[in-house]
Amino acid sequence: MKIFSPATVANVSCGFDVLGFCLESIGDEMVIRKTDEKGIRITKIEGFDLPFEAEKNVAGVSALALMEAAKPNCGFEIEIYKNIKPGSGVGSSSASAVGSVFGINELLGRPFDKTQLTNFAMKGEALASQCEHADNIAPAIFGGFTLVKSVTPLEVLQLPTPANLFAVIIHPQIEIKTSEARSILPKQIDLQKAITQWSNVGSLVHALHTSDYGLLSRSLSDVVVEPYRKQLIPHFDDLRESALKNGALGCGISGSGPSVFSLCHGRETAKNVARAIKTLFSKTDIPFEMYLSRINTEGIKVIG
Ligand SMILES: Nc1ncnc2c1ncn2[C@@H]1O[C@H](COP(=O)(O)OP(=O)(O)O)[C@@H](O)[C@H]1O
Ligand SMILES: N[C@@H](CCOP(=O)(O)O)C(=O)O
Repeated sequence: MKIFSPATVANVSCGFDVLGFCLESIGDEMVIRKTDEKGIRITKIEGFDLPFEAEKNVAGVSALALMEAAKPNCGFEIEIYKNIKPGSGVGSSSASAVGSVFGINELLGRPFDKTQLTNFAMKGEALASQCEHADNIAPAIFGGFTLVKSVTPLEVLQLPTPANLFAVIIHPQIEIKTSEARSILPKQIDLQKAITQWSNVGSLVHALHTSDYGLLSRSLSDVVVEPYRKQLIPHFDDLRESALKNGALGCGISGSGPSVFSLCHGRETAKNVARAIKTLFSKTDIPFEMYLSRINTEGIKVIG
């Protein structure tokens, strides 16, 4: 069985560790097969150099978590065709973690629901980021925008996706490991900043429910995490200014970076934003890649 496992944008500015959305035009492919031999074997990895041992690859760790619960009378082999660069900030590790559990669940006749799959995939994600967070996994599994209400017990809310939303992603070719980008964050935050942040999360959720693009734009701001992490991302303030000047609803760090996302209403606006950002970044000496993607409301899917 062949799977498309999508890239995702976690945090969505104000929702550190809770909000995320799913992308349509970037993702990994994975092939999963049943085997007579029990256990999980990763037999092929193309695209990037990643460990083949199941216990060291997020796809293997999440699959083993599912196997422990399902105790099937067979094993599985996994091929990973990676398009999402590890450490890029668009959920590379979570695409693998989600792909293996989704594929195995399909082959077993779907014994588990989406929330249970999210739980298994979180075990894999924890290997990469050294903490259990589901803000990439949930949108990859559920599609569209998601909010992780709590991790223990796990509760995921699927939020509505207003029409005609596009994301422009710029990926400066430097690697920022999620675990490192987490280690620079403060353990406590100022009350005034907390008030601003939870007001933004609440209004962003309301904007998604009411397709209020103006409110969505005014809510896409992060006063808690971005001030620390933006120092790791070259030209972040210029990028943001250029995206907003060219009509983006908002612009922020994608996941833990270094990718930066701009959320746009309409493909034409997204193209303008992409053009402006490209012109700006071309003047630097940092290589980069860019993507323009519709928000993917379907999530992970079988493609063959
Ligand atoms: N199947 C996999 N896909 C991506 N990264 C993996 C995988 N298995 C293990 N890893 C490790 O996870 C880390 C990348 O994860 P992370 O820092 O969270 O990046 P991203 O933001 O792209 O998910 C790297 O150290 C990588 O070696
Ligand atoms: N909430 C996490 C999200 C990490 O996303 P990734 O795509 O960089 O793995 C965080 O911000 O640490």
